[in-house]
Amino acid sequence: GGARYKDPTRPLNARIDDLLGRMTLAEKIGQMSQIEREKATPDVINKYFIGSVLSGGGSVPAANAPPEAWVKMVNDMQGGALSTRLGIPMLYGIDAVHGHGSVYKATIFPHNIGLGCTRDPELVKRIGAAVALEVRATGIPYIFAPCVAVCRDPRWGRCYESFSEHPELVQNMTSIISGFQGEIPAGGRKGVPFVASGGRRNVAACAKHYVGDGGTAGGINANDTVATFHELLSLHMPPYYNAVIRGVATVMVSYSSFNGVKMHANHFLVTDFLKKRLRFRGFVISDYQGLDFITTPEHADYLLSIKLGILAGIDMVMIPFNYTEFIDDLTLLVQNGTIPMSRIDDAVRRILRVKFTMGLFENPYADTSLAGELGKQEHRDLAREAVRKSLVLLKNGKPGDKPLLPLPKKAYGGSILVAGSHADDLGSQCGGWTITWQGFTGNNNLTAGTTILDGIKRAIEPAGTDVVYAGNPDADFVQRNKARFDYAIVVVGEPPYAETFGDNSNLTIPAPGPDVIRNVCGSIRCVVVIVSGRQLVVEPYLDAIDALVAAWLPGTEGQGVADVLFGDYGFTGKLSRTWFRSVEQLPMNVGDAHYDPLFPFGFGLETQPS
Ligand SMILES: OC[C@@H]1[C@@H](O)[C@H](O)[C@@H](O)c2nc(CNc3ccccc3)cn21
Repeated sequence: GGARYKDPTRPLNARIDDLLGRMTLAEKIGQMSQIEREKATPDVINKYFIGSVLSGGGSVPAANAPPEAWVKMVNDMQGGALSTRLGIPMLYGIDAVHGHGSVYKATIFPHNIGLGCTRDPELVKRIGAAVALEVRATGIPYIFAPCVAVCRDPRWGRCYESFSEHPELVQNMTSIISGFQGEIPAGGRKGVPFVASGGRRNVAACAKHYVGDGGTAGGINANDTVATFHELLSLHMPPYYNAVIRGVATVMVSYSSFNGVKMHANHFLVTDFLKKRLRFRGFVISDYQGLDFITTPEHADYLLSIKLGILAGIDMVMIPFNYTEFIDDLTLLVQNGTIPMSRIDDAVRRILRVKFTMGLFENPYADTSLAGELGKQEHRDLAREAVRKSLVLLKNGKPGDKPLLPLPKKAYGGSILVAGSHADDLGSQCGGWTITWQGFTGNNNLTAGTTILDGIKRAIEPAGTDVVYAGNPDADFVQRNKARFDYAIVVVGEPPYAETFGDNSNLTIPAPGPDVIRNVCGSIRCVVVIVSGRQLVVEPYLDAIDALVAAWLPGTEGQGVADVLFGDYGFTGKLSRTWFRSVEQLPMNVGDAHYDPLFPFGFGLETQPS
C-alpha cells in the first residue's frame, strides 16, 4: 500500500519519522514557511512546498465573500500543496479573536476584556466551540487565538484582547481552547497537541503572544517587559501552563522583549522553558514579520534575524511576503552549518505532529457542509448572552436617590432620549479585528448585527415608549426638550483600533463624549454606557451621572445591552480590571501595595430581573 506516513492506523511518531525521513531540505523549509493569502497561488505553494498560508486582518478572497468563496479559495490552495511529491497538506490560519472577525456576517462576540467580566469559563468554552464552527464554515482549520495576554496597563492598544490583569482569571478563561479544539477525552493524554479531528468541527488554536506581551512598559505595544523572572512566572506565564495542559496546538511568539531581549530571539524562554521545561509539543509560530522586527530598523539584517529566530526555537515563520528571501537565507544558514539540521527536524516534527493530530492528512479539503454555521441565530443568541454577562454596573443612582436601573419599559411621559455616538454604530461596538484589521465605524452594511439603539427600540417601543435619538445633542436641544424625557441613555466611547494604533496615554473619553454626558446628564436622569476597549477616565463626570455601565466591546449582538438595562436580566458582571482614578496612577493592578482605584478589580453592582 501507500507510504506508511499516509496510513492513519500507524502510530503518530511512526508517521512523523517515516515522512521526515523522506523529506529534502527544500521540503522541510517549505513546511516552516507561512505566506500571506495574496501571495499564495497554488503554483507558488507547489513550487516552494509552502506548508501554511494566513489571512492577515481583513485579508479576504473578496469583499463580503460568502463561505463558499472561502472554501473554494482554501481548497484551490490545498490542491497546490497536495500535488507536491510528498503531498503534505497546507494549513490555513486566520485570526478569530472575538469570532471569525474578518468574515462578512460572522457572529462577533464580546472582546476578551468583556468575557473576563462574565467570570464564566463554561460560557467562554461554548463561545470557542461556536467560533470553531464558524471558522470551519469557511474551510479554515487553524486560528491565531486565544490571546492569553495578562494586560497590566490599559494604555496598551491590545488590552481589550486580554481577559484580565489577574493571571488566575486569564488561566480560567483558557477554557476557550477546549472550545476551539475540543475537550481532551477522559483518560486522554494531556499536554500534547489535541484537536478533535473526527467531526471536523474544531480548529487548531494558538496561545499568544508568548510571553509577557501584556506587561510592556507603559503599555507601549511591542516594547520591553521589564520584570524579574519570578514576576514573569507569576504574572504572565500561568496561562501557558493551562494552555499546554489543554493541548493547545500552537504558540505564537510576542513582538515584545523581556528585559531587553526580543522574544523572537529568546532561546531560553522559547526552547529551554516552553519546549523543555513545559514540554510543549506543538509548534511555535512567529508573529507577522516577527523575525524582521528582531533588528532595528526592521529587516536590517534578515540573515541574522532568521538565524536568531530559528535557533531560538521558532518552528514556523509568518514571513509572510518575502518567502523566496526567507527560503534562500534559511537554506544557506543550514548548508553553511550555522543552523544544524537537528533544529530544522525539530521544527518540522512539531509541524507534522500538529497536522497529523488534527486529521489534516485524512481531511485536507474543506466542504460547504457547515456554511450554515456562519452567523447562525444560535451563535448570535450565545453572543447576546455573553454581552449580558459582560456588562458591569458601576453606579446605580446618586447618593440618596433610588436606583435608576433597571429602567422601566413604559416611560410615564411617553418618551426617552438616547444620545451619544456609540448608541448607533455597529463598527464601534465591535472594535478592532472586525472586517478589517483596525475595525470600522458606522453601520454601512459591512457586516450584520444589532446596534445598542436597535436593541433599545426593540425592547421598549412595543410598550408604547417613543425613543428619540440624538448622536450629539447640544445644551440648547436638551433644555428645550428635557421635559419630554423620563430618562436618557448616553452611549459614548472609543473608536475601533488594533495594536499600536490603540496605544493611548491619556485614556480620556474621546470628544464629543464628555460634552454629551454634561449636556444630557445635567438636565435629565441618565445612564451612561461606555463602549471601549478598556477603562477610561470617568471620575470628573461621575457626580453628574445617575448610573454608569461598562459595556466594553460587545460585538454584533448589541441587544444584550438593552436586555439588562430594562431588566429582562440582572447585572452580574464583575470588573476584570482595576478602574483607575487617573492615568497618573498607572500601572495599578489588584494586589499592588499602592491600590487606590475608583472601582476595584472584581467590583460590579447587581440588579434583579424585573
Ligand atoms: O494577523 C496575524 C497576526 C496576529 O495573529 C497577531 O496577534 C498580531 O500581533 C499581528 N499583527 C499583524 C500585523 N502587524 C503589523 C505590524 C507592523 C506593520 C504591519 C503589520 C499580524 N498579526
